[in-house]
Amino acid sequence: MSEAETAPAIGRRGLMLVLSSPSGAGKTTISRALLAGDEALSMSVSATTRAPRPGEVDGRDYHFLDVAAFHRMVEAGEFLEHARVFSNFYGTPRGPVEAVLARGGDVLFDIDWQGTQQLAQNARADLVSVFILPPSLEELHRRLSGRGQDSAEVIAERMAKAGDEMSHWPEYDYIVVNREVEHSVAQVRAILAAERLKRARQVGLAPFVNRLRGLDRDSGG
Ligand SMILES: Nc1nc2c(ncn2[C@@H]2O[C@H](COP(=O)(O)OP(=O)(O)O)[C@@H](O)[C@H]2O)c(=O)[nH]1
Ligand SMILES: Nc1ncnc2c1ncn2[C@@H]1O[C@H](COP(=O)(O)OP(=O)(O)O)[C@@H](O)[C@H]1O
Repeated sequence: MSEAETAPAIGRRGLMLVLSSPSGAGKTTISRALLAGDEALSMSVSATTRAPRPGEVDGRDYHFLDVAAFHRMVEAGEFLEHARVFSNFYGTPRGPVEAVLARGGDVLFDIDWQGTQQLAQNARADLVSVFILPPSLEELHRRLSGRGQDSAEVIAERMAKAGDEMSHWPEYDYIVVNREVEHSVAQVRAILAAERLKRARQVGLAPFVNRLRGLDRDSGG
């Protein structure tokens, strides 16, 4: 093996990558693609009081809870953030996120603007936020209908809320217009790659550079 392969990795501080968008713009699709090719990235599985959609699996897509169980978790301080969205409650369980960050991994969140604001208040330095816009309202409606998992009434409610949701775009670090999935995924991967290289996140740089400069040879002597 070459030295490049055996050299110890430079220690890195994990980051929190948030994707938000109006419903149907493509967060779930982009998240799945990101996770598939990236072992350092873990999805935060939210808790929700909304009913599972066909094909959704408890513990994988969401932790599906009744309202009483959700409020017990709120009272016990078990959420990193929580909010009411479309007349249901959603929240991010704290434990799994803290465990991934503690070992230097990155966490991906599919949460709304309210949750993003709460994360920004508590951990701005670790947060990287991306807002996904649809190419047009007509296309957003096509995607919500084409997903084939919501009633006409639910789709109408989500279309009605899309404008409000989109008004929060200026609060995000990056904006991606999701025209072609592969292109959007590549753009978010580029964001993640650059954010991982930020000097402040590479906490192992000082000892690494000291070794390069030969400054560690006399240490401990
Ligand atoms: N604040 C917050 N929002 C969440 C959480 N989980 C999901 N959401 C948001 O709730 C909204 C509805 O999600 P969902 O019911 O899965 O519908 P979808 O976005 O159309 O797939 C979306 O804007 C999600 O980003 C969470 O844990 N916290
Ligand atoms: N760039 C795209 N072009 C066409 N269809 C898309 C694109 N991105 C997502 N979709 C489709 O649109 C629907 C909604 O996407 P989804 O990822 O569930 O959105 P969200 O999680 O933001 O609600 C899905 O059927 C998905 O396959």
